[in-house]
Amino acid sequence: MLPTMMFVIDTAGLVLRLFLLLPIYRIKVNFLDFVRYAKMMNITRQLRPSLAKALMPTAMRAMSADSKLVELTMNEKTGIATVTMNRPPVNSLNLELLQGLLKAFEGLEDDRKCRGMILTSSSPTVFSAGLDIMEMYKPKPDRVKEFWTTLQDVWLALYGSSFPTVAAINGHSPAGGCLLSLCCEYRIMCPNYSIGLNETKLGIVAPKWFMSSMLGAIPYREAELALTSGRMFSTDEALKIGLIDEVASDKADAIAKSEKFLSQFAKIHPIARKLTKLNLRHSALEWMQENKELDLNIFISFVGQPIVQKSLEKYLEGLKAKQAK
Ligand SMILES: CCCCC/C=C\CCC/C=C/CC(=O)SCCNC(=O)CCNC(=O)[C@H](O)C(C)(C)COP(=O)(O)OP(=O)(O)OC[C@H]1O[C@@H](n2cnc3c(N)ncnc32)[C@H](O)[C@@H]1OP(=O)(O)O
Repeated sequence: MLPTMMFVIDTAGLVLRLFLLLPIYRIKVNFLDFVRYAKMMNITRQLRPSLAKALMPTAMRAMSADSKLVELTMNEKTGIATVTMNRPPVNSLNLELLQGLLKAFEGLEDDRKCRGMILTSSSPTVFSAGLDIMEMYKPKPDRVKEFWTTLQDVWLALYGSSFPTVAAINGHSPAGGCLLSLCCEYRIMCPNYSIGLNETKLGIVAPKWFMSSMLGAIPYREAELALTSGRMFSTDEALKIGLIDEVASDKADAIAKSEKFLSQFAKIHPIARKLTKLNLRHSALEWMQENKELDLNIFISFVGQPIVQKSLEKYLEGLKAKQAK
């Protein structure tokens, strides 16, 4: 009798607290939200055994991301998903890889069991080489539009994800690769690699939202110096300025450290955590939502400039020449 009464009182309290929060943040709450909340408040033990069992995850699950370019696994026990970029040799972000990432992030957003996400790479030496330069060099009009729009959507989905995110940076991470990691809330990097927004070195300009992502991690002065010079940082230098948060000895250690970081959120109210993150990121997210079209038009006209095409051509030649040596 007493446990039943306690359960009823707890439940009423929960519902009341949820409804007090709702008008402020205009959150839609349904039964599943309630179950998540209840689970977090550790009352699942008081629910019907069958429901409690259904809420208890069991094993590691490979989820369908419908793309070999992106592997998605879910640890059913912890609710931590791992998204692995798998586009050899360097995970350069072409349209298809971006589409795979978008699908994975959106799928996790809809997955009530997702408690956090680790973003990493299947390459032994490269996290991501950034945007695939071939998407911007002599671009086809329709494809380049879709390419940029998908990149914007990936940024919105990752930077604005409601679940906590960590980048396990197990290799070099220039430009767009660095951007992906900056969208995550925490960065753990393996030694002796490089990371940074090096766009000016290619004769191109990092868009405003690339810059605001960097400003979320390092102080303005450091960002100004890094962005204008297109500086790439070693793992140790990146740690010193706060571009990364931790160094891991290898990929397995980076994953273990990522899981440890994410596990702290088991004790934090998920709605409070999510709203705090989204409030902090609100102005950058809102800017993008309201300026997608403008940003696309700037990009299209920018990459269409002969001088930009020339810079990209030279940069590609440099990469090929390096390969030939
Ligand atoms: C006023 C407002 C203006 C607004 C403007 C709007 C938009 C413009 C800005 C657009 C933003 C762009 C951001 C980007 O991400 S640009 C891409 C920048 N990326 C890089 O600079 C990285 C280049 N790559 C490397 O440095 C190295 O490849 C590496 C990642 C360190 C790995 O080195 P390694 O393992 O030695 O591999 P290789 O160098 O031999 O490369 C293997 C293979 O891959 C090709 N490749 C490498 N990177 C890219 C890439 N980003 N895109 C396409 N292809 C790439 C390389 O050419 C080799 O190919 P081959 O095997 O065919 O020779």
